[in-house]
Amino acid sequence: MSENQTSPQSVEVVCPSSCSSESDANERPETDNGTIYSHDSGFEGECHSTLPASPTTIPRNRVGSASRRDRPRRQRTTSTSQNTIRPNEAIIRFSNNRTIYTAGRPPWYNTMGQQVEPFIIGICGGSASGKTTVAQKIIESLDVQWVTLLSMDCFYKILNKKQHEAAERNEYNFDHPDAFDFELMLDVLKKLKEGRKVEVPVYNFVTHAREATTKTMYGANVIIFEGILTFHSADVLKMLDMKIFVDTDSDIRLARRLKRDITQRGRDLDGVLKQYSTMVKPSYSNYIAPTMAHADIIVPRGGDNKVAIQLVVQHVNTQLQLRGFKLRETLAHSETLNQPMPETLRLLPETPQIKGLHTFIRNANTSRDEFIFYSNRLIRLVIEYALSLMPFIDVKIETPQGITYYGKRMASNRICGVSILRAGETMEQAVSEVCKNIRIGKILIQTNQQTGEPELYYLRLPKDIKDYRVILMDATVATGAAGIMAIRVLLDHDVPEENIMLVSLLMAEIGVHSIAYAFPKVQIVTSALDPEINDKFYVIPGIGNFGDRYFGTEPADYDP
Ligand SMILES: Nc1ncnc2c1ncn2[C@@H]1O[C@H](COP(=O)(O)OP(=O)(O)O)[C@@H](O)[C@H]1O
Ligand SMILES: Nc1ccn([C@@H]2O[C@H](COP(=O)(O)O)[C@@H](O)[C@H]2O)c(=O)n1
Repeated sequence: MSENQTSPQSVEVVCPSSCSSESDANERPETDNGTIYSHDSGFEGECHSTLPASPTTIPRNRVGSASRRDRPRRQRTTSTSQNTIRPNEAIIRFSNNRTIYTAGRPPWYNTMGQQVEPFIIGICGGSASGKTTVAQKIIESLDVQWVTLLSMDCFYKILNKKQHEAAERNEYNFDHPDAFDFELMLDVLKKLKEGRKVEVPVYNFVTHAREATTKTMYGANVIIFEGILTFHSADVLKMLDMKIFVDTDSDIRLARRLKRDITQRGRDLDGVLKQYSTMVKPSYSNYIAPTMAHADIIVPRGGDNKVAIQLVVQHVNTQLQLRGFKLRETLAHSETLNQPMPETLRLLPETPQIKGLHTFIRNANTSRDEFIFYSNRLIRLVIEYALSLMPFIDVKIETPQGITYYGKRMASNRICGVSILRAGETMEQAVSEVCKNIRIGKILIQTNQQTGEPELYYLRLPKDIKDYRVILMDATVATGAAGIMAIRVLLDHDVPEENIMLVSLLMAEIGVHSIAYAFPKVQIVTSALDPEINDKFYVIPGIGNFGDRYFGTEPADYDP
């Protein structure tokens, strides 16, 4: 990553009918979330946002970090080969191949590269008590950018014909625990807790059925799980870090439910009243109210209770701090002086030719044309060197003279390239030239100008990437924060650590240590190693901002 690439310090999550690959963008419901997979091109694209997985009632532009909008935003344009991203203008937008851009995801792992478990808040309460409203208010007040809201509605069981007919007559009990698929619920929660991607059913209250498409979600820094029976299962209870019960007067709940179910859930007055008196009310008394005993905090009056919500927010912020989400700062100040370089580092031998190329590109007076020319030469050499480190096998061939020649062939041609945008993109051509038909993925990571943390903005990876050796490309590595994030993404996509090779023109020693410490099996390949980084996270002596010099763009005034 270009070290001074910046991202907006706050982004409003706008998820226009998007985030899916299976149907046309314009047909999507407003409540998409999470990670999306493109099935049309053999690539996966990901969308990171903070919106709920079920079609609940959260206005799409009110969720997430919208409250942190007090500082002026800087305009910054990042060019990729496919589109132009102005992250502080359009948060999510489709390119013609349905790749998605969205608000940046901050680190979900610690300096050791290990995933930090999300903090899971369970919100329970009667129907229309204000669970979703409370969840929304917590999200708005939290000082974290990556919050996912999951509704228990997603786990309503699929009805058979008889049950469906009963539901149509308002005679199917949607408030009984048997109406929910607890097994699936637990599986989804477990995966989210592990930070894994997961497919979540989308529920339609009008048809009493799951939609044909699912939503893909990722674990986040905070996950809020809300529903009428979130405290029912002992296994689910164990997964909740904080349990909130929203306790709202039953008359108010009925009044709200009447209004909501008639306007939004396709029901009529008689139907709502019948369902309420025969099933909703008894189930509340039998199954929901008794679980109040599990709550850490009971919130009377729901979303109106500002004091309770502030207390919750304070507690969650403290817990998140303890879990350690401040990555780049920690990496930049880690003690690595005089430590031997890791065995996984492979430095291109410093021949006069290599030194000569470095002299050109490090020289501040080198023109842009020359900078590109000499960088490309160096990139080509470093890529060839990286390939020479791949496993080879012995082969026997016959020359045109009919003589046997004992040679070598790369053990597998399952190699793909992944560039860390935007500077890593400069290395794509070289890898394509030396590996015929190689598939290239892209990861856009930018620095948040307020927090200094790397954020994941865009992702497009070959679909079966787990079966490939991956050449991960970035022009320079300073603290290693972007590299660690990209490697974490690859691991999350099941690429074995030993199959990843991070290739760069120039690395700072501290960045190499950080990466090797977090991921000791990742091979690290570079053409030069510099001793320091400065307080703006530039490599010293370095080559300046590689992306700006290569692409001819103005330096951004990132102030860490
Ligand atoms: N404090 C409140 N005052 C007025 N209406 C509210 C309040 N809280 C929620 N509502 C409305 O009541 C309905 C149910 O609220 P919601 O938060 O979705 O409850 P739940 O998630 O518990 O079903 C929604 O239409 C919502 O707009
Ligand atoms: N097909 C369905 C499914 C569920 N319900 C009712 O929804 C309520 C739970 O949702 P809340 O947003 O109110 O928590 C629950 O009380 C079910 O009766 C439904 O009416 N139809």
